[in-house]
Amino acid sequence: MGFFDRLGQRIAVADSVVSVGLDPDPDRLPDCVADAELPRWAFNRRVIDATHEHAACYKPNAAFYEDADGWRALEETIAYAHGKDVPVLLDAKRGDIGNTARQYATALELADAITVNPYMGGDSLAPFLQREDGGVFVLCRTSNSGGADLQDLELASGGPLYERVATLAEAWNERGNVGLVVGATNPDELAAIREVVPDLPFLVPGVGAQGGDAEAAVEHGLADGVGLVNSSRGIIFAGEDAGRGAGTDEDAYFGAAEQAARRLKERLNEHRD
Ligand SMILES: O=C(O)c1cc(=O)[nH]c(=O)n1[C@@H]1O[C@H](COP(=O)(O)O)[C@@H](O)[C@H]1O
Repeated sequence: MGFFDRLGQRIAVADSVVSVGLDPDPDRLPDCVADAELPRWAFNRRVIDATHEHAACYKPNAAFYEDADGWRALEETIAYAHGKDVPVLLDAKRGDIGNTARQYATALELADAITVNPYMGGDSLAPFLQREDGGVFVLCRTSNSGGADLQDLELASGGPLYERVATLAEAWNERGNVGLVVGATNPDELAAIREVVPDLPFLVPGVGAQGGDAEAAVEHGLADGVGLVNSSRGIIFAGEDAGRGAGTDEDAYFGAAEQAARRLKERLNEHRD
């Protein structure tokens, strides 16, 4: 079964389009995981225990795992999420010449889907696109302010570059495994891109800590009910208000993550059909 069919099933079971971002910044981990052999894995395990009921997907960002222990923490995290029947989208933003991309694409043996950067063109993405079972989310209009520097450039052929990326992504979708990344901080662009590609599911990051538009994320992010709205820090670090010093109340800390995930799910569900 293809990734988007599996994701659709998970969305139905969890009644949720929430992607929980697993970005375990070492400087923000609570004391209760500090002595674990792999603190990031210990943290993620508790986050998954607290939030899986509300999660359509987990999205670990590779940047938080790129060191000696990081890959082990990531593997444990992915296996644990799978044990809860939740798919995993590895946010790695890959894209390189074919020979290198073939190696990057092996990540799809571990995770269910990946984010890729289209800057190097179609052949750099081919090794990902060929993996029928794996989802491939192509960066289209990112949530950061600098995203406009290149992505908004008007092409001589007409329309902004991000629309061209959307059109290309549709052409790359021969196996039904392509989605787009469009930030919730750009609601107008979200609407415009949805017009260009009515059938591609979006990953919409930028709600929560970046203050994006949750309603627009749902209204334009879903294709036939399938798509993801991601929050990372707004969920996993919601417990910081509970204090994370020596006396951290672990239940309160991870209970806050559960509440944040549930609240986001409920808020998004108000706008789902
Ligand atoms: O590809 C992404 O997921 C992504 C694209 C984008 O345009 N903006 C964006 O914030 N992201 C990622 O989504 C997550 C957002 O995290 P929070 O701002 O903490 O919710 C981070 O892992 C970002 O790297």
